[in-house]
Amino acid sequence: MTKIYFIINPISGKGKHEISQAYLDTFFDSDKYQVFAKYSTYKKHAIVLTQEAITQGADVIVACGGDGTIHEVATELVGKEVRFGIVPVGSGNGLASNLSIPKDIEQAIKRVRDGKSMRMDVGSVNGEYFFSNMGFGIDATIIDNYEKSGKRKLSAYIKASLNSAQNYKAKRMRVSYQGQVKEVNPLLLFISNSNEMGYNMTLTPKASLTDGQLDYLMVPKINIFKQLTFGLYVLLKKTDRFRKTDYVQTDYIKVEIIDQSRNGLQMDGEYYQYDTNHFEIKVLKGALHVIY
Ligand SMILES: Nc1ncnc2c1ncn2[C@@H]1O[C@H](COP(=O)(O)OP(=O)(O)OP(=O)(O)O)[C@@H](O)[C@H]1O
Repeated sequence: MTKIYFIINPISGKGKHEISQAYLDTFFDSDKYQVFAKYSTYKKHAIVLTQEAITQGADVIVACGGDGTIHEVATELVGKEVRFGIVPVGSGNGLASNLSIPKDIEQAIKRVRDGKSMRMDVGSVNGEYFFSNMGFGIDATIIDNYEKSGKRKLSAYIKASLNSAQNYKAKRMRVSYQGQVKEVNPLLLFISNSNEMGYNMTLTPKASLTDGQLDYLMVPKINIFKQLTFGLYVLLKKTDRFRKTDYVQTDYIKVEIIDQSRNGLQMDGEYYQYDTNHFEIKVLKGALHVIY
């Protein structure tokens, strides 16, 4: 008997989905599967629900939500045998796209039932995990402003982006990788495990979930016209060709933020504050057993 737990975020993707126990039961033969539907009722609740499912002997735990829910569930499964599934009902769903998991709910549930599994890499920042990407630059500022707006609409996201572009203050950073040390003043310092950010956008088209590497992309603070040019390179998925970019694939990066004691960063699209200026970013090769 295979025990499958679905951890469902009822509000993700504007709460339009209706994944219920009865609906899930229609996909699984009760002779072979025991299926449980669990709903998150507050932020980070998916972490607790995942821990409970592990204790109850889950074989498969499925995150039904966006990148935030995926982050919470997958964090508890790093280094474990329990397989991790995704039913992408969020707005962006970068990781699910990278894994070619269908956006259609019915198809995605069938994928959980019939799909293959593999071991994907996981990123780590000072011991905390990320699965898609993390960043110290304007992406983190945008997410901070967006979260502060308290609204979960595209218009709020656009407003946060414009606001961040106008007021963004680059911080000086000392970055070390592959025996090099560089001092940078980045607009963007983006480190990615996945080749998709969601909405079919990518800053790191060459990133792979199984290569044992992280893709590091640094764009220095540039004027607004060059930022627009960079935007064009993003649309063409050729960011590594933008002349001012530093791009490298590596398994370890150290970032020291100069003259700042409290620092924010984004991990898988959520903003976090830290009381440190030293960050060690590394890859944990094959640490998550994922269904795709
Ligand atoms: N019942 C709930 N009420 C409020 N927040 C919740 C609830 N359940 C989960 N959350 C939180 O909602 C946040 C967003 O979830 P998620 O990322 O799954 O959806 P999304 O934002 O629509 O998708 P995406 O991240 O792909 O844009 C997460 O931080 C999660 O902890």
